[in-house]
Amino acid sequence: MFLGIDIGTSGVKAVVLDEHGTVVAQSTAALTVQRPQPLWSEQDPEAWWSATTAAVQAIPPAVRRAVRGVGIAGQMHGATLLGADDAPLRPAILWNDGRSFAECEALEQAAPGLRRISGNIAMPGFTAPKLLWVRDHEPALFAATRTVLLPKDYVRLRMTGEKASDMSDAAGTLWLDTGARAWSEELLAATGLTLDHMPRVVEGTDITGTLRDAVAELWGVPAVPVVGGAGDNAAGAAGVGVVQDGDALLSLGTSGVIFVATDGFRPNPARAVHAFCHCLPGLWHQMSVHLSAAACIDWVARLTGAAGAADLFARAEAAGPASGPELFLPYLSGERTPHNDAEVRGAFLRLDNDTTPEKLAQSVLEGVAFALGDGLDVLREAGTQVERLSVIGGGARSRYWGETLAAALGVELVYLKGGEVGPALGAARLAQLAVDGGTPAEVCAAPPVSHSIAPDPELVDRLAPKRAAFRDAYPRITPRNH
Ligand SMILES: Nc1ncnc2c1ncn2[C@@H]1O[C@H](COP(=O)(O)OP(=O)(O)O)[C@@H](O)[C@H]1O
Ligand SMILES: O=C(CO)[C@@H](O)[C@H](O)COP(=O)(O)O
Repeated sequence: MFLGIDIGTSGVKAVVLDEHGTVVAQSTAALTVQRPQPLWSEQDPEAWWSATTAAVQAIPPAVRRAVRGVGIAGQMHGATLLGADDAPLRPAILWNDGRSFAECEALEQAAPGLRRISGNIAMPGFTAPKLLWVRDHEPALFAATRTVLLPKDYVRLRMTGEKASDMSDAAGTLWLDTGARAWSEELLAATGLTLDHMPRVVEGTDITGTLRDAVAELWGVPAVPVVGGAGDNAAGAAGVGVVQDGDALLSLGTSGVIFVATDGFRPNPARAVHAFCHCLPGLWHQMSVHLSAAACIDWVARLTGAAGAADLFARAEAAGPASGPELFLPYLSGERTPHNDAEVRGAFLRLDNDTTPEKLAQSVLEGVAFALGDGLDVLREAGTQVERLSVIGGGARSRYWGETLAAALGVELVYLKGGEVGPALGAARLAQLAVDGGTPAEVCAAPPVSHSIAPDPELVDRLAPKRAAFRDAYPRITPRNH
């Protein structure tokens, strides 16, 4: 058996696969996000560790005892600053934190080679600008920082005592020479850091250490190898077979992501397209990232008194697709692709006397779909063709949302078995590759299809005017919406 752990933003997911790739057990332990100031988004690294332990301990003991390797995946970019004793110096600053917008400009000036070397523009979600913010606003903490880790790599440190990261996650720091798959001393220096602050960087299938005896005992898992793993999106790609040039996925987690695998490093930093390494050697990827996807579902569920995501989807379905004029701009945490605007905020537009909570819920599903459509458009403008998307993340549990998404995006959506926990599935597969061998094409093949959704032409036509109004809204509201 192989254990995959995904340190998601809303919770830690654990999945166990048998040697045939079948999911035999899975569990989740919830996490919360702290927002102590406007634009801030933080989590306590200790909470990642407690939730990881809780998720693993929720797997049946006999399954845990049969584990032969562990893979880890996680939310990307989070700055986890450790002091000389390897303890966190402050809460981790997350991928959807917008405080370091000013530092992005400073970083681009300090590192003229940033776009060429990293393949990306500086955005506040990435790790490097966060460190500039800490240097400028919390200088004593910056001076005390000995190591900077990403979320899953902090959990790895607790699991194995080793400091390591993998290429896909490391690329999201802006300190990686993404084409060369190695840290860039030039980019580190622009943030006042050196190679000594960095974990070693490995491929996702490389073994980085062994589960510590104390952790093995706590978890009821043998002291087995732990592999490099991946950032959650690349891990999800390995989980659903997005491992060949042109294969693409749609992730419906807290964030929304369209991810396209590429067989070379193809940076296209214009309009906030991300270009990172894949977690498998010799592969890269492009992606559009939308800061609030399923996050909007949970938010509007709370706002309208729905019992949770499933209840919210049922309410939206009661209204039906394109049922009213209501328009939702899903920028609750700002937006990355295509606007690169940390300060924009969400909006409901075109409310009238017939607006109901159900129609508001429906407009939220549509608004997230339209934002993802903007991302698909800029990927296409960058020369990337996408005909079908494999769906991963918690939002894959809603077939109803899939119908709106397929129509808004104009592509077929394919739902694969285990896709809703895709990153954890991929992490387990990376462990299997490291321990048992085999090729990525075999071990990371697409799981069986559960169903697929083609765009419904009638719904495409009904959504088209709303999509046009959505596109029109961002430039019109932006000056007053910061
Ligand atoms: N039955 C459901 N139908 C659709 N979406 C759901 C359902 N249950 C949970 N979700 C959504 O899944 C999201 C969590 O997805 P997940 O991929 O685990 O996110 P993350 O990796 O960011 O923690 C929740 O925010 C919730 O909105
Ligand atoms: O910032 C990004 C990718 O660049 C996000 O996709 C995070 O990696 C968080 O993922 P989820 O918690 O939404 O899965």
